[in-house]
Amino acid sequence: MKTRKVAIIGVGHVGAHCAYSIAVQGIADEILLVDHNEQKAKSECQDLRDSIAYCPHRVKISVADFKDLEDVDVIVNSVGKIELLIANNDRLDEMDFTIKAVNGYVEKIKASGFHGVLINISNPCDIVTRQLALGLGLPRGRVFGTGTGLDTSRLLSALNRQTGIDHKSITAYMIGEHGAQQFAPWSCVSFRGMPLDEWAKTDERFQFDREALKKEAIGGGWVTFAGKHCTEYGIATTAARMVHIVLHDEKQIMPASMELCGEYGESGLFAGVPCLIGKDGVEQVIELPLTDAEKAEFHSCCEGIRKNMEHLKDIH
Ligand SMILES: NC(=O)c1ccc[n+]([C@@H]2O[C@H](COP(=O)([O-])OP(=O)(O)OC[C@H]3O[C@@H](n4cnc5c(N)ncnc54)[C@H](O)[C@@H]3O)[C@@H](O)[C@H]2O)c1
Repeated sequence: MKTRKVAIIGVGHVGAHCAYSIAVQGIADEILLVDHNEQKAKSECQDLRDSIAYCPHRVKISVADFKDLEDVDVIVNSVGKIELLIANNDRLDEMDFTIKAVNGYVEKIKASGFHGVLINISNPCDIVTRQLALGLGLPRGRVFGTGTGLDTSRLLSALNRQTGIDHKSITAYMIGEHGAQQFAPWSCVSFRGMPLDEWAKTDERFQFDREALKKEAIGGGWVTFAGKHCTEYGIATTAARMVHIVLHDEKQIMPASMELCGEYGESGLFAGVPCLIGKDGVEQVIELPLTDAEKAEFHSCCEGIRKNMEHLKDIH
């Protein structure tokens, strides 16, 4: 029988929680932990192993190296140095570190013979995902990022608290950059087929301040960060869901950071958009029927990502 194998690169706050989330939900049979801080990897491995006896599913956890990645189905990339964000609360402050880190091991992943799906979390998410995709040279869609997946979860949570409707009965997305340059296309928000605009005509629960909810989705990460100097549960659950979708070939539509090749009139960058995800990673970018104003807003988000990408040429 085939074993479902997942590797986490970078087992800090985020990577360790991803491993835990994947383990307790029984998403994988084997989890490999890769980190240049050997003791950190060993310690997380021990702690995770200590939970298995009381988990509902069996899972094998081990410390591994880049050379062990050949038959891994999904890699989650979560390296970083989170304290770099404390001074300015700006994900770009981690860019020099994460791009250099990825440049330092992307060839090692390639050399291992890895041919699965890689999901990137490391920030700035859209730019690091592109760097990994370019470096690995796998077929399009095999490398994607969590992108606005987490921000969308925050929007769903805010919409749930505002309307009382369960998260899973709401269709809504944050799109654009996993950063300040993202927005919610309200014209595409619906509650199981009932558009938000229709509902808002008669029900005051749906007549809310849309700008305020958007800001909540964008700023929620910094609320979490303020008290613990990291974020863990939301991102770990987002990534674990994506791993589950890939391993079960679910063909679920979820926001992710994906390469745009003409979709939305954009190309040459990765951005958060709804994607159809299955065993081959992102199998299709879903083009939402945006209004003209929303299209313009999306282009301006992409311009922002492009501007941030200019710094890549200064990183050696
Ligand atoms: N995309 C999202 O929605 C989202 C959400 C939360 C955090 N993040 C990002 O995830 C990343 C990880 O966050 P964190 O809080 O776990 O950071 P952290 O500093 O706690 O952990 C980073 C880990 O990466 C390891 N590492 C660093 N360089 C490495 C290398 N070259 N090879 C192997 N391991 C290496 C470190 O030893 C450490 O264990 C950051 O970039 C953070 O900004 C993204």
